[in-house]
Amino acid sequence: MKLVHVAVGVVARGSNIFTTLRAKDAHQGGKWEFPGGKVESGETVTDALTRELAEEIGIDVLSSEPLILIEHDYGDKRVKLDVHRVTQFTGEPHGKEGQPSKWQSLSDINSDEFPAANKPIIQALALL
Ligand SMILES: Nc1nc2c([nH]c(=O)n2[C@H]2C[C@H](O)[C@@H](COP(=O)(O)OP(=O)(O)OP(=O)(O)O)O2)c(=O)[nH]1
Ligand SMILES: [Mg+2]
Repeated sequence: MKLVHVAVGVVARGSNIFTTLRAKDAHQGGKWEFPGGKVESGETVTDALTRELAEEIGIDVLSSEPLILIEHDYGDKRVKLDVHRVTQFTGEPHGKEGQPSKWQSLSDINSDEFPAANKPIIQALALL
């Protein structure tokens, strides 16, 4: 099974993190996620992160730094999540594609509401 490379953005304001709800019919649908999407051919991860966050949540990423790289096998799909912390951005994050969104305080984030691959992301954030 091929590995899908995904750029994922952790957009934080203080200890609150911007999260969006995956569509019911999508892979891992109904789970909360950190916005992001597939890295397309010819793109760097940073390019993909900037493009996906503009498309999905309407912000312009000005700077970001790598947080964690995760490979996870869902059985029906293998993903490589290239997770970056967005340290500077312009615009107000919102569910630009109509997806529900919310700021979640790190201490309230429940890993069970996110895809299984996100567990190490949430652990890494708690250590920052
Ligand atoms: N964006 C995002 N994807 C995640 C997270 N955790 C996780 O396992 N994934 C998985 C779900 C999907 O299989 C894959 C990302 O796909 P995606 O649906 O966001 O990709 P995309 O935005 O390019 O969407 P599409 O146009 O192909 O529908 O990574 C997460 O926190 N954020
Ligand atoms: Mg996406």
